[in-house]
Amino acid sequence: MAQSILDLIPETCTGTLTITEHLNFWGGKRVKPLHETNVEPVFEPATGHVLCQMVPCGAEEVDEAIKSAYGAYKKWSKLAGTERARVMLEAARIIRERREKIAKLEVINNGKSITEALVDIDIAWESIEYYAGLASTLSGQHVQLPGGAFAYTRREPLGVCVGIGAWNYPFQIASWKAAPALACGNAMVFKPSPMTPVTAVILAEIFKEAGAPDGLFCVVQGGAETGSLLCHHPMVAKVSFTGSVPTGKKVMEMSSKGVKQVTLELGGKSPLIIFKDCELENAVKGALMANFLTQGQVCCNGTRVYVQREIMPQFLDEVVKRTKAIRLGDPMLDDTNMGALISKPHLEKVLGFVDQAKKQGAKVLCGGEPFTPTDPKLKGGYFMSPCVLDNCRDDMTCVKEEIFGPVMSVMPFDTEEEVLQRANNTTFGLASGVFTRDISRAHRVAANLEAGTCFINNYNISPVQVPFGGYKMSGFGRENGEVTIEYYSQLKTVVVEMGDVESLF
Ligand SMILES: NC(=O)C1=CN([C@@H]2O[C@H](COP(=O)(O)OP(=O)(O)OC[C@H]3O[C@@H](n4cnc5c(N)ncnc54)[C@H](O)[C@@H]3O)[C@@H](O)[C@H]2O)C=CC1
Ligand SMILES: NCCCC(=O)O
Repeated sequence: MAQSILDLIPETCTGTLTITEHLNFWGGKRVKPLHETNVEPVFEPATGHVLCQMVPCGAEEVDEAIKSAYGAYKKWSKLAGTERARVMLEAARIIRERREKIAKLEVINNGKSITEALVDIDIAWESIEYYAGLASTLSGQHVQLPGGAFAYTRREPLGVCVGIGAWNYPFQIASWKAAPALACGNAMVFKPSPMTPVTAVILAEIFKEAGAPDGLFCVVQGGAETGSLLCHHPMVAKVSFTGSVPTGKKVMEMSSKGVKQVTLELGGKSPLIIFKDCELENAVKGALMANFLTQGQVCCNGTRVYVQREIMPQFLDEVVKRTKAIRLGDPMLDDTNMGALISKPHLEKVLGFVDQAKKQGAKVLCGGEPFTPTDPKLKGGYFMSPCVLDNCRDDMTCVKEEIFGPVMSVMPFDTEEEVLQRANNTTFGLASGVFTRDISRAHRVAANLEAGTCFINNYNISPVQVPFGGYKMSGFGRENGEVTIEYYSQLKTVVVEMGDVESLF
């Protein structure tokens, strides 16, 4: 096998790593692009260095990848759950063994801190291990019918599933989609974001090394056009998409043409409600977790922070103190808390939201500025200081729109009824959070929030055992948890007659 990209990784963000290996994978190997058209440079966010070139796959390549996946599906779906589990557990073991190298590559491509990237890689192998455990539990029902007849159900795979990912959790998103898909006996063709093309191919190599049939997990590179080819392909049974609401709508529309199943994990603008009876230090820590992981580029972030008026001064003092203490810089260093945003245009967009918020009357309590680290290697990186906005109102753009950057908008509230009405007044519904010591209030608020997840007295933890997904325009279907088996399988009913046929004709 060709040298692994993992062997090339430096110890810090040097701005020197250049990847020239092919980033497509099907038929059990990396595949050279057929045409070098519409090539896009991929940047290392911490340095601005060109890391590699993303060469999009065209129709012929997409077709090859899907056919390769179909061939693997024919073999894989015939295996017993325990046999599939064995391969998946081996893949999880290899990821665990190489977690540091994979995490470093993720840092170089995504810009998040190594501490966070390590957690992401751990959640990725945990997901594969978790679904390996479920693979042998898939079963149906036996139903006794009159006259000795009976019926049973079989849980069967869908076929070739497509995964389309966003750039904020490149390896984790690929694993969250692959794990339940493969456990159910499907094959997957995955398209990472064109901005983070490098770690999905590592996952493909690992599945191959673990003993998966060639084609079981394929990677095609590309952007909107390649994604659209995947959604339209007649041999694709399902599309699982993670990304923005506008693209999610297009994916749903394209998939509907072939009546393909769809899972949509879309954006959010989630509320975090902090009552005056909370444990304040935990609420402040929760608010930081809700806003600043991965430089604020997290779909389920609690960016609308509602604080009960009586504790607003103490909350703001403490949240600003802790936000100013966040250490920005080389994301590869253990003591860095925050790295670089994904791209220069995205950084400018996020800074634009801060400017607009100021014009609309918000007060910047800290951050919201471009940041240049002292290390000369990082001068070209896309850093900004994490920002806390006070004096926000529900009608401001920073409170209504998903910023996808390190910007927390804080607003006061008086009563539970009022804050619930304001929290739910959005077209999104991905996540929500509440901090209070009153357990009745906590569960009442959780029940009344219109969101797929509600965190009580914490925020942004992602155990693979619990379902994750949205309400309203944040999407449908789920990732993680047992329920996701239903989104990657279908039920066949078998009806068995034990006597003579009583014909009406
Ligand atoms: N709910 C969730 O689990 C998550 C949601 N997101 C959301 O994703 C957004 C940020 O990610 P982006 O990558 O900028 O989103 P995006 O929607 O621009 O792109 C997502 C993916 O869709 C592909 N794509 C673009 N146009 C397409 C088309 N016409 N057909 C098929 N595929 C197409 C892209 O190449 C990429 O792989 C944010 O809104 C964020 O909230 C991000 C991570 C997780
Ligand atoms: N680990 C959190 C996943 C959320 C997201 O993909 O944005």
